[in-house]
Amino acid sequence: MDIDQIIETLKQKTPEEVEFHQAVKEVADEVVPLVRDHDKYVDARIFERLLAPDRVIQFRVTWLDDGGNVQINNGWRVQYNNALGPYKGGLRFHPNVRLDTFKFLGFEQTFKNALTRLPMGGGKGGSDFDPKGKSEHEVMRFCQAFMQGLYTHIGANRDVPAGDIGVGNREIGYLYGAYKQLTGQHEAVLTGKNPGFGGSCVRKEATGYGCVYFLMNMLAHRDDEIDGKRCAVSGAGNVALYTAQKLVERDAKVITLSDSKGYIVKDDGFSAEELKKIVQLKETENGALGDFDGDGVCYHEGKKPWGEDFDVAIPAATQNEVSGEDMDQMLDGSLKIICEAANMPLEAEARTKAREAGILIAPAKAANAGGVAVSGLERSQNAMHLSWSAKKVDKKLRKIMKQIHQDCVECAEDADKPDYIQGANIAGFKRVAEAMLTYGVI
Ligand SMILES: NC(=O)C1=CN([C@@H]2O[C@H](COP(=O)(O)OP(=O)(O)OC[C@H]3O[C@@H](n4cnc5c(N)ncnc54)[C@H](OP(=O)(O)O)[C@@H]3O)[C@@H](O)[C@H]2O)C=CC1
Ligand SMILES: O=C(O)CCC(=O)C(=O)O
Repeated sequence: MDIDQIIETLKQKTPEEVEFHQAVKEVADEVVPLVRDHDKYVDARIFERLLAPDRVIQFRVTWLDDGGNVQINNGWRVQYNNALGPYKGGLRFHPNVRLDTFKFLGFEQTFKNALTRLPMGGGKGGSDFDPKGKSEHEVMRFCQAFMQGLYTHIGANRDVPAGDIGVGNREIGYLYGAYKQLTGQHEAVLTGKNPGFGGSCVRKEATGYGCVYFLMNMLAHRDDEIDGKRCAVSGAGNVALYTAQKLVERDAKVITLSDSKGYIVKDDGFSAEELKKIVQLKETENGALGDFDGDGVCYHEGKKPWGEDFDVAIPAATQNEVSGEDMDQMLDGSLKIICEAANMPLEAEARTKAREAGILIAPAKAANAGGVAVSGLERSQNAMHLSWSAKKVDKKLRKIMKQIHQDCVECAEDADKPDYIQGANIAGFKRVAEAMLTYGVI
């Protein structure tokens, strides 16, 4: 089984799916050597089977804008693999998405969900709809039309979507309302719901908090701590903001945040009070970081934060946001750790450079698994018709992130100085592969 051959075949079959090829290569590099050593995986062609999703659903979304004009978007749901449980993963609304985007995200999600040890398969979906600049009514009508196309394919024990870029609490509310209207059922068909009607406490904060818990576990493994570390965070959405909030709570210094228009920097770190204002600006006022005014805060329009000086880089915006050139800049500074809060945030060249330079990397499928883990806990609460306190959910989240860290350590070659990319991929793959073997050839 030859990795180059696998990638070459994929490229020939789907030349345009460059992000999917990138995600497959990253996993193949770690997992194929293990597969070669196990006849049971080779004979059952487990890795090859994982190179295609179980199912791709594509649908047209037709809706009326405020001017009464007919608007048309594409909708997708990639049901990637359900060996471990119902398909589970977010929905993304962003103008740049393509089927490729959801294939790479669904593939990654399958191994990430396996790492949580909760019964969840992997899936991802969304639309090329751009929520920016749309009125509240337009977003609502779009979500209703999107659910019209999706509802027959999902269900509490079949496929349970959640949020991702461009899909937050507001969109989940409209999507859930539409599902309920179409089916007459209140069921755990979406997570990230409002805690008032079945959502879990701490789901909104979970991805960011989970990243910081994973980072703290990595540091503790090296007798180090988060206190005083200078952290550059990119993004200013759900993941970035709650990562920043938890970092400040743990006495780290958050020196940057960014959005699609530029970045802000404060050399001695944002205070908890300033972060609260930024959360208000981004979450409720729909503002841009350029509008934030704070003592000692500088704004750099159209730029990324990676040229600043920091110990820890936490890319939390989107895929491939860190290029090879960005990595050169980071390596010229004091960079020691990268914690991938976004999915696949490093270009392949950037990741290679960081690994060669000996930078400690927390891969996304481990570091950002806290969000989907609390989604799993939301499913449990819904199944029991119960609602747990924020304290209880947070405690469970910390325990899950610690377990994921431990599993990565145990699956890496060197447990003292673990390569977390290797550990996470092997731990996730083994769990999915073992389940697939027990089902036979299907
Ligand atoms: N939400 C979740 O629970 C989880 C999310 N993730 C991943 O985390 C990442 C962020 O998701 P989330 O925080 O939910 O999304 P949000 O939509 O809440 O925030 C995304 C942020 O990134 C910025 N951004 C988006 N695209 C670009 C781009 N091309 N260039 C520069 N900045 C960009 C946005 O800028 P602007 O504010 O200007 O729009 C925004 O600040 C994604 O990779 C997602 O897949 C992973 C696990 C769980
Ligand atoms: O909570 C979920 O189901 C999905 C989270 C997600 O999309 C992700 O982990 O990338």
